[in-house]
Amino acid sequence: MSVLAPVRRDRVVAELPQCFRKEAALHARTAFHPSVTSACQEQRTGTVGFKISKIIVVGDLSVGKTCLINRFCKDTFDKNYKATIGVDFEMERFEVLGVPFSLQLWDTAGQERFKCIASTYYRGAQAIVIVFDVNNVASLEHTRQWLADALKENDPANVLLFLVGSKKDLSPPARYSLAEKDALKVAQEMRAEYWAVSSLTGENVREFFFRVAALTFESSVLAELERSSARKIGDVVRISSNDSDVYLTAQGKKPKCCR
Ligand SMILES: Nc1nc2c(ncn2[C@@H]2O[C@H](COP(=O)(O)OP(=O)(O)OP(=O)(O)O)[C@@H](O)[C@H]2O)c(=O)[nH]1
Repeated sequence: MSVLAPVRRDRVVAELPQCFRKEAALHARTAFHPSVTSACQEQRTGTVGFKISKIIVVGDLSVGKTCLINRFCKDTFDKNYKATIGVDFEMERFEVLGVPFSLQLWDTAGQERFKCIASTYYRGAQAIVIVFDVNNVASLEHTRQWLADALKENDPANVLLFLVGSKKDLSPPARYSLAEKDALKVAQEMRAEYWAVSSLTGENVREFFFRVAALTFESSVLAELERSSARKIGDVVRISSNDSDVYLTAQGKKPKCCR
């Protein structure tokens, strides 16, 4: 029997990390869903602690997908461009509200000639991260196509979307503000949560991945609670929730588990 090393203390999530922009957030709550908090306290999270959630990272070539993952997982930054051939992945272990939770971060190739191989790994994602370069308008326009391709392999009702603007360090504030306006529109249209990051300086990188981990964990626990209630009474039981705020998925609905 193999024993996993303890989760690093800097991967412990005790509170819900906040969104980057309220206008384009997956939900407006400032704390974890009350059903999730109590399920964790009472150790009713079922198999969530043993699962590995798949996160795919897609977007145009050279927008900075590999650098984003490397900054978070290895705290490194390479200024030389080396194209990803096909796919690559990194594992990250977290502890959320006392429950172990693992993310598998899939770095995919943006180059057209490798896209075909990469797309065979899109299936089964719990979250899709679509990256564009805030200094490159075309890369933002192309995010719609990246999303469409990734959704062909996934169930839009059960996947969380994040739109990430990269290379913020290269964009002077006035220019960045203009780029952000366009990006927020695209994020709202896609029903994605928007973030802007720099892998060179590390700005927002940790905050972003903590938010991804927290929201995927939350949706996994809610799904598990719904499944276990359904098992108990032989029918689908809705999780009672007093909050009317939105929790969007790619289909623009609350995930089945939160309705
Ligand atoms: N200044 C700056 N440069 C960055 C940043 N992120 C990435 N880069 C540079 O952009 C180039 C491409 O980065 P990658 O991470 O390899 O891009 P990619 O999206 O993985 O590219 P593909 O593998 O071809 O899809 C590299 O030269 C990086 O050093 C950033 O935040 N700031």
